[in-house]
Amino acid sequence: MKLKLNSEARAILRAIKEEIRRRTVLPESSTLLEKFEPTSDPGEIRRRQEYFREKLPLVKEGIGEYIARVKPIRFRREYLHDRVLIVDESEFERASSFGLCEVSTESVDPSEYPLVLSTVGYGIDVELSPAQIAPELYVLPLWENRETLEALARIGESLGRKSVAREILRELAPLKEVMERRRVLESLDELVAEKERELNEKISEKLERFSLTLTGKELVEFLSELRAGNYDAIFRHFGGIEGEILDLINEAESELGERLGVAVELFPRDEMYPVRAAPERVEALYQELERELKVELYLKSRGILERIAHLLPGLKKELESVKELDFLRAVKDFTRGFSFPELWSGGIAFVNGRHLFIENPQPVSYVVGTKPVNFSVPGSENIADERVVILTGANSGGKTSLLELITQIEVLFHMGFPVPAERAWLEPLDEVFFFRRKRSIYGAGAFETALRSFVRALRGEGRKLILIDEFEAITEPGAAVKIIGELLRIAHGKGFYVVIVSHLGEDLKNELPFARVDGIETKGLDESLNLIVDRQPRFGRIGRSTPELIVERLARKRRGAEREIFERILRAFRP
Ligand SMILES: Nc1ncnc2c1ncn2[C@@H]1O[C@H](COP(=O)(O)OP(=O)(O)OP(=O)(O)O)[C@@H](O)[C@H]1O
Repeated sequence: MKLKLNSEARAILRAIKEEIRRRTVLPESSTLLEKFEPTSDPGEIRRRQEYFREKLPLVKEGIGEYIARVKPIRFRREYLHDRVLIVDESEFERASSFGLCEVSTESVDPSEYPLVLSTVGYGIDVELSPAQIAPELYVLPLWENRETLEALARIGESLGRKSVAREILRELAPLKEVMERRRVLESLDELVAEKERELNEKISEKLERFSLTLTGKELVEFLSELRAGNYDAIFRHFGGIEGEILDLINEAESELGERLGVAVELFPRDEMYPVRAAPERVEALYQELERELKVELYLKSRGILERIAHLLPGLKKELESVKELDFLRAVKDFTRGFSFPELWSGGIAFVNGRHLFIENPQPVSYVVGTKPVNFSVPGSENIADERVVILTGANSGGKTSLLELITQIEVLFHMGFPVPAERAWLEPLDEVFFFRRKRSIYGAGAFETALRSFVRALRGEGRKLILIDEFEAITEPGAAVKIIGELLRIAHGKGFYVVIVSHLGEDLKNELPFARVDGIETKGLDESLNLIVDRQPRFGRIGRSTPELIVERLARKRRGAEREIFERILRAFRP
C-alpha cells in the first residue's frame, strides 16, 4: 500500500529524492530509489529499516572516488574478419552458428588471413567454442576497463571482501607487452616519417660540413684530378662520405627495429639524399607485424581467458553491487546524524528534529497524539493525547518550517529511511496532507479552492495527518473561526491528526475543548534590540505576540515625547 501524499507533500518527497540523487555518482544508481516509495505497510517499513541498518554501516569513507571510476564493461559479439576457422563437415553448422568468423571445410590460402584456426589440424588447434575462437572478445574489454577493475578491487577491499577484479587484473598483466607493441604499430607511419626526418637532418649536416672541408688546397687538387680524368680518386674522396651516410641509415633502421621488435630495411641505398622510406616496404612491414601481433594477441588472450573464465560471473555481480553501494553511500551521506524512528500507534513524536533545508536549524521537539513515555521534553508534562493542535505564535517564528519538518520526517519514515531527529516515534499512516499558505492569492477563488481541498482531505476514513498553514488569511477572521472550528470537529471525530497554524488561537481554544494550542514565542530583545525567537513551541500555551515586543523595542529606541507615547502603549499590554 502506497502512502498517499497531496501535491505539496509530494513536492517534499521530490526534494528529498533529489537530495539523494545528487549525492550518487553513477547515473543509474538513483533508479534504486524507486524501491523506496513511501509505503503505509508497517512490515515493509520495518524491512527497509532492517536493510539500511545492516547495509549503511558497511559503506566506508572515501569510497565515492572509486565508485565514480566504475564504468559498465560490455562484452560484444563481433564478426572477426582477421581469422578463418577450418572444421570438419560435421561441425560446420555449429561453427557457423557462432557468427564469429569465416568458417570453411577446406584449407585456405593462409596469406588471406592472419589467423588460421582449425579443429582438424590446419593451423592453430582449437576446440569448437567461442572462448577458443575469439578469446579477444572477452579479454580486450577487460583490458580496456582496467581502471574499472582497479576501482572494483579497491571497493571490494574496503568491504573486506576478496574481489575477483583483483585476480583478473593480475591475469591480464602479460598482455601489457603485446598491447604496447600494438600501439607502436598503430603509429608506424609517423614513426617512420619521424626517423626519415631525423636521418635527413643528420645527412644534410654531414654534407654541409663535407662541402665546407672542400675548400682551398683540396679544391685545387680536386680540379686537377678532374682535368686529368682521374675519376677513381674523385670517387674515393666521395666514397668516404657515402660510407658515413650508409652508417647513418643503418643506425636509423636498427633503432626502428628495436622499437618494433623485428629487423627492418626501409630506406633504399641507391638514391642517397634526401632519403625516402619505400612505401611498399613500410606497408609490407606493417602487414608482417600485424600478422605477428594478431597471433600473439590471440594466443595470450586464449591463455588468459582459460584462467579467468570462471571469475566472470563474480565480476558481473560485483559490477551490479556497485550501483547499490553508490545508492547506499548517497543515503548514508544524506542521513548523517539521523536516527531510525520507532514504529508505534500513537501519532507523531520526535525529539530534536532538524529541518532538512534550513542551515544550522534550532532543533525542535514535537508531539501530536499520544505522548511516548520517553518523550521528556520540558514543558510537555501536561500534554494530554490531543490529536488536533493549533499552532500559534510570532511572525517568522518558524510555524511553516515546523509543518515542513513534520512532513519531511513523515515522508522519510514511510520510505523506510532514518529521520532527522534524535529520536522519533511514528505511526504508519495512509495519507499525509500538507496545505501551504497561499501568500499572494486573495479573494473568493483562492478561498473556494482551499476549502475544497480541506474537505477532500477530511472525506473518507483512514489514518491521516493533515497539516494546514494559516487559512484565515484568505477569509475574514470571524468566518475563519466558524469554518476552522467545524473542520477540526470533523477531523477530531474521525481520529485524524491535525496541526493547523492560526493566529486565532484564543477563539479556537474556546470553541474546541479537544484541541491543544501551542505557541512559538519571541523570548525578548537582544542587546541590539533584535527579536530573539525560540523555535521550540510551548505546549498548551498561546504564543506571546510580536507586536508587544515591537512596541517595547520602539519605546527603548526613541526619545522624549515619542518615547512616552510608546511606553503608554506598552503599559496597555501589561495591565
Ligand atoms: N528551527 C529553526 N531554526 C532556525 N531557523 C528557523 C527555524 N525555523 C524557522 N527558521 C527560520 O525562520 C524564518 C521564518 O520561518 P517560517 O516562515 O517558518 O515562520 P512562520 O512562523 O511560518 O512565519 P509567518 O509569520 O510568515 O507565517 C525562516 O527564515 C526560517 O528559515
